[in-house]
Amino acid sequence: MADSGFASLPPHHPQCLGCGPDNPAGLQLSVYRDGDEVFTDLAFDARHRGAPGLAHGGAISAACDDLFGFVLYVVEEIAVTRTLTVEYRAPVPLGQRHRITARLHHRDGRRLHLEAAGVGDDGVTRFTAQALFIVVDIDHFSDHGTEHDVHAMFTQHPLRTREGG
Ligand SMILES: CCCCCCCC/C=C\CCCCCCCC(=O)SCCNC(=O)CCNC(=O)[C@H](O)C(C)(C)COP(=O)(O)OP(=O)(O)OC[C@H]1O[C@@H](n2cnc3c(N)ncnc32)[C@H](O)[C@@H]1OP(=O)(O)O
Repeated sequence: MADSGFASLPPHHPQCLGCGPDNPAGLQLSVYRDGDEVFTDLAFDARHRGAPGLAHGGAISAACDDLFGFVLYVVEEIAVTRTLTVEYRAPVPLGQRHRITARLHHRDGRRLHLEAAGVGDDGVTRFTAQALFIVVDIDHFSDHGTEHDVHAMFTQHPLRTREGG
């Protein structure tokens, strides 16, 4: 559980691989906002095993990618991942809680340059990540997605329903 006093952010959608509470195969991240940063507290478990006892790099990458998708609540734009780089600085033991924090480094037109770090409860930074997200319109999802209700989902989404959004 994260510290109290931080704003809880809603999942991208209920079945999202990273944060959807209704996706049993997902990471089910709970994400909070702290000023211009977002964070999640996550202990990888046996479902995310790579080497014995250690988290799979793909699971770590997925967590970073999805957390970057929560910086969009801060930026108040819709964007998708164009590039994602993860630096695996040290093995991540299963069952050890890490706080992953992400923020916007800078914006350049449609390009959002994002950065993240995963720090264990023991204070060790075990991974960092950088991403380039490109701002898109809602049509991106209706043009490319296969879900018929994507437009309805999106118009009800907090990114879109916030006052003035
Ligand atoms: C289905 C249900 C949905 C429900 C929705 C509910 C609400 C959801 C809310 C919010 C979503 C958040 C969800 C977060 C989840 C985690 C994030 C993901 O997993 S996202 C999925 C993985 N990513 C993709 O699938 C992108 C696939 N790629 C594309 O679609 C295109 O490549 C796209 C849209 C990213 C860009 O394509 P272009 O044609 O619009 O733009 P171009 O011209 O290629 O690039 C734009 C600018 O960026 C520069 N650029 C491109 N690559 C660059 C690079 N590597 N370095 C520097 N600049 C680069 C270019 O030079 C250009 O710059 P210049 O505008 O001309 O100034």
